Amino acid sequence: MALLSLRSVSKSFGALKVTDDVSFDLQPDEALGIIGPNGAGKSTLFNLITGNLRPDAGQILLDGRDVSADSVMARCAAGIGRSFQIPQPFGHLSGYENLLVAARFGGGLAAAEAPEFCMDILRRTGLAGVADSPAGGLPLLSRKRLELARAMATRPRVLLLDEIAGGLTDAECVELVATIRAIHAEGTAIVWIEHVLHALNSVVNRLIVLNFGRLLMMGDVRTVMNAPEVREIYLGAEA
Ligand SMILES: Nc1ncnc2c1ncn2[C@@H]1O[C@H](COP(=O)(O)OP(=O)(O)OP(=O)(O)O)[C@@H](O)[C@H]1O
Repeated sequence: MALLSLRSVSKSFGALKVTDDVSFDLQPDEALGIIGPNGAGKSTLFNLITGNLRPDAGQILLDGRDVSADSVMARCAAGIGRSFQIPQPFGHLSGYENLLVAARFGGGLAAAEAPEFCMDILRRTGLAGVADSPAGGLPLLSRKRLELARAMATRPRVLLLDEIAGGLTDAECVELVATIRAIHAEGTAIVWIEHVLHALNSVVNRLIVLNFGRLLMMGDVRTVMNAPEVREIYLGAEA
């Protein structure tokens, strides 16, 4: 059974249909990429999956169960974790404390087990050295890593990553990609919205293209990247 399914999901803001009849399945071992031009409705799709927004029509299923009416917290507890496009740590708390909050309140970890669990995630995401530094003062790569770590601390079965590679140097991207690949290899399904295509395509097996809220195309990376309509959208970009 699919881990996550969207069934004919639609969402409008006033007259603007931002998500238009989108359906897809995500298998538990999958890494899926979502691409599309600015304003195509990619982040909105994440907000619908996490419960930050409610669909006007359609269903979101986790393990075949309709979670469309569940709260953000309930969906997080059920295994949907996400990172935000703009890192949103508690700036005055340290990296470690940020993870502790995510692990206790998002991941439901008991007080006794949370510290070791958080230290492990800090090590795996390359943040052990800055664990005690206030999150607000960290450089961009560390803030991106912390965004990933906070999502990991909620113990997701599916991890939604929103443009986590944006703004990083090539070398930083390579480091982040290695971390994301390791997280996927350890059994977490990934859905990754990304404009940095070389980073995205080195992790995902399948791509969805959104355009004006509609699912324009879905398929393996090579097929999608070579499709004329996709090349047209990305003309002048990285295609
Ligand atoms: N809360 C909202 N109220 C009204 N309009 C919104 C709201 N959220 C998003 N939109 C609009 O919906 C459209 C899709 O936005 P969304 O952020 O989902 O696009 P995106 O594909 O993630 O873009 P980007 O690649 O630039 O992040 C945009 O036109 C945006 O202005």
